[in-house]
Parts: sequence; structure tokens; C-alpha cells
Amino acid sequence: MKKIIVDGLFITVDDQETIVKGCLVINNNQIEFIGSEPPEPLEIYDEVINGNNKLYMPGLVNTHGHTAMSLLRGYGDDLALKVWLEEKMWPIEAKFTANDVKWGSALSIVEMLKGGTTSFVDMYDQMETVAALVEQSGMRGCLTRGVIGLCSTEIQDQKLQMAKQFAKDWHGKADGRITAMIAPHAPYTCPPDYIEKLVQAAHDLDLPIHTHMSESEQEVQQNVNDYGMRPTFHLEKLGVFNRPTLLAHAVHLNDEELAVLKAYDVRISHNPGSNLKLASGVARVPDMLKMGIKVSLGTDGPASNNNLDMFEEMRLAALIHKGVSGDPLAVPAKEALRMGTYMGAQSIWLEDVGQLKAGMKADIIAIDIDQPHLLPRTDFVSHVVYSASANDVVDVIIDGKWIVRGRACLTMDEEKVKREAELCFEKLTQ
Ligand SMILES: CSC[C@H]1O[C@@H](n2cnc3c(O)ncnc32)[C@H](O)[C@@H]1O
Ligand SMILES: [Zn+2]
Repeated sequence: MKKIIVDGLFITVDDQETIVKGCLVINNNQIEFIGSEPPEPLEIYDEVINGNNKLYMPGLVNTHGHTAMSLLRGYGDDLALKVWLEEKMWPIEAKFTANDVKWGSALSIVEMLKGGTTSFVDMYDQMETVAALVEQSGMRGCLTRGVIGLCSTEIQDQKLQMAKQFAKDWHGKADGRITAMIAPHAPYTCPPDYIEKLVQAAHDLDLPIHTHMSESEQEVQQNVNDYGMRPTFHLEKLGVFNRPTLLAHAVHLNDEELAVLKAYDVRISHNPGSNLKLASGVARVPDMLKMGIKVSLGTDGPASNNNLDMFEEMRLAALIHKGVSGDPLAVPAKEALRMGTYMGAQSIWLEDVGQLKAGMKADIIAIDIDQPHLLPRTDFVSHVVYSASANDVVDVIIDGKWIVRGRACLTMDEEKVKREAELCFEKLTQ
């Protein structure tokens, strides 16, 4: 199946950040060609797509979240992380059924797809339910059953087995669109010997590790009090970084910790929206970027953001670091766009995703650029980062297949998903 987009504008997100005016050829699930003129007569293509007034770019990659938590959007606002988790989220999450995870995650998946996110990371319970939705929706998911070890050793072992089983069952499934990781939730919710068991599981299954780390100052102090060292050294000691690792947040780090993370090539998911909302602080992203640490962007869950708009995360990343540093070049627009696309893919070990280039997977989104807030056509990278939002996305192609077309999600029943998610929340709070 060969498709060609003609008369389009393409942001390639390659090393030059080139804007190509012309056409792009998709052959099955891959980009075969991008250039100014069609490489073959238009008659040979199965589909010719008119790209006029559309800006095409790689799909966005959301590298940290908890999709089922869309059910809790607006349920516990204006609280700091510890209180938010312990007094609001955990008590109601304890009541979540598989049905709640299903419809909460479905709601998030529809939101992400319609907003141009083509790959996402999810850490939660009942991950089989999410994997089935990823398979159905056509999205790419790097999924992990998050494990909290504040329980008996019997329950810890059960959770460990479930995390391993999920990874065995789903890694590489859905035509390779699903990958798995092993996820101790955080150093403050998993005792050291339990983290070591999870690291062993990651070794045995040859999978990366994903965890929350150093999100709040309070959590860092607690780690120092409990274990005599800051979280980076604690996790290094437990062998976490001997596996490929993706850390969510990493807000409170000193210079020595940054050097350790760089030495192990640890990837960071920067979650500016969630960090601001939970009053956690501002990560040292400009320092990380200067050191060559791989930094991507995540929304975190919809209960701490409170949406899954990756355009907003790019904009926040570009703005807040200018604000706190006084340096207008702290995170330039071009860097924010790379973090939201190519670096996102790199952070979850997807080598052939995140750029519009021959040989890459065809994960492509289109923005309607004939709108007041996206004119005049001065600088498209600037427009994507500083002016656009999820609402501007009209088309989404993942793995060469149409997933969203003309703003409608073709693979999910949006109306049903919305009604079921509302019902779930009603039942949870009755
Ligand atoms: C069992 S994994 C999912 C677990 O993570 C909790 N969570 C959501 N957002 C955050 C965050 O920003 N920091 C730490 N933990 C978070 C969620 O409530 C689930 O219990
Ligand atoms: Zn999180």
C-alpha cells in the first residue's frame, strides 16, 4: 500500500530542522521518500492526499503518564505531591476496577490521538487492559505495570510476578507497536530489596526500567533520612542504572547526580505541567541539555496536569526555563520540538520513530495552519511550539495507517468512551 501526500509542508526534525515543501511517500508502515517533487507519477499510488494548508510533522511522544487517571481529572487540585497522592489519589485508586482502568485509559488514548500524540508511556495497574486498547487504537505504547511495594512480601511477590507476566505477554505485540518496561513506582514506595528484585526481573527479561525519581524536595530529604543518600546514588547502588533507564521528573538533582545520570546514559522524562501544578519545582533541563543528557517530555497523569496536550508541554518547556534562568536561549523552540518528538522516541528506545525521513516509521501528524493563531507563515517551528495546541491537529497516521482523519478518531468510539468514563467516575464517587 503506497500513499503520497502532495502539496504539503513538512517539518522533518532532523539535524537541520529542515522545512520541506512538497511531498512525502508512505510505503506500508514506513516513510519511503520526502522531497519537493513526487518520485513517480501520481497514478501509481493507492492514495494521493492533498496536503494544502497542512503542516506535517512527526507524531508527538509522551514519555510519562498514567492514562487511567483521566477519571480523576479535577478530583484533587491545588495540592502538593505527597498530600495529593496519600490523601486523594491512592484512596480512590484503591477502588479502581479493571473496567475503570479500561475506560479511563480509553478516554486518555482518544485525547492523545486527537491531539497528535502517536506514542506514549504508561505506568499503572491492570496494564493488560491498556495493552488491549493500544492494540485496538493503532497507537504505539511503551507500557509498564507500575509496582508499589508498601505491602507484605507476599503481595510484593504477587505484584512482581504480574509485572513480569505482563511484559512477557505483551512486549513486541501489536505488530511491534507495544513495548514493555519494568517499573518500581519510586524509591519512596519500594524498599531497597524489592527494587533489587525488580532490577533482576529487568535483567532476566532484557527490558528497561522506568521509575519516578526526585520529583519533590521532600522526597529527596526523606531518601537522605531513610537511606543516607540522595535518590540518584540510592538507585545507582541498587543497580537500577545498569539497565537502560527512563526517569520521570528528576527535578531535584545536584551536579554530582547529573554527572551520574549522564555517565549511565539515563533518559529523563521532563514533565513541566505536572511539576508546576504539584508545586514540585523546575527541573534543571538547560543543564541536562548542555551535558548531552537525553531529555524528553511527558504530561504525567491527567489528574496532575490536567490534560494530555503535548503541545502545551513543549510550550511550557520552552517558556519556564527562560523564565527561571533569565536566558532566552535556555530551551529554544527547536529544542522543545525535538524533546517532544525525536528525543521522546530515543528515550523509549524507538530508533526509527520521531523524524520525517526515509526509512523511519510513518508516524505523522498534520496541523491545520490556515487559522488566525498560526498566521502569517513566518516560522513553523515557532508556531508549533509557541502558538499551536492539540486542537489544531487534523490528521494522525501511525505505522502507516490513518488513525485520526479530519479530527475524527477512526479506531475508537469516542462517544461511547466519553459516556463510559463518566459512568465510571460516578460509580467511584457514589
Ligand atoms: C502503580 S503506578 C501508578 C501510581 O503512580 C501514581 N502517580 C501519579 N502521578 C504521580 C506522580 O507525579 N508522582 C508519583 N506518583 C504518581 C498514581 O497515583 C498511581 O498510584
Ligand atoms: Zn507519574
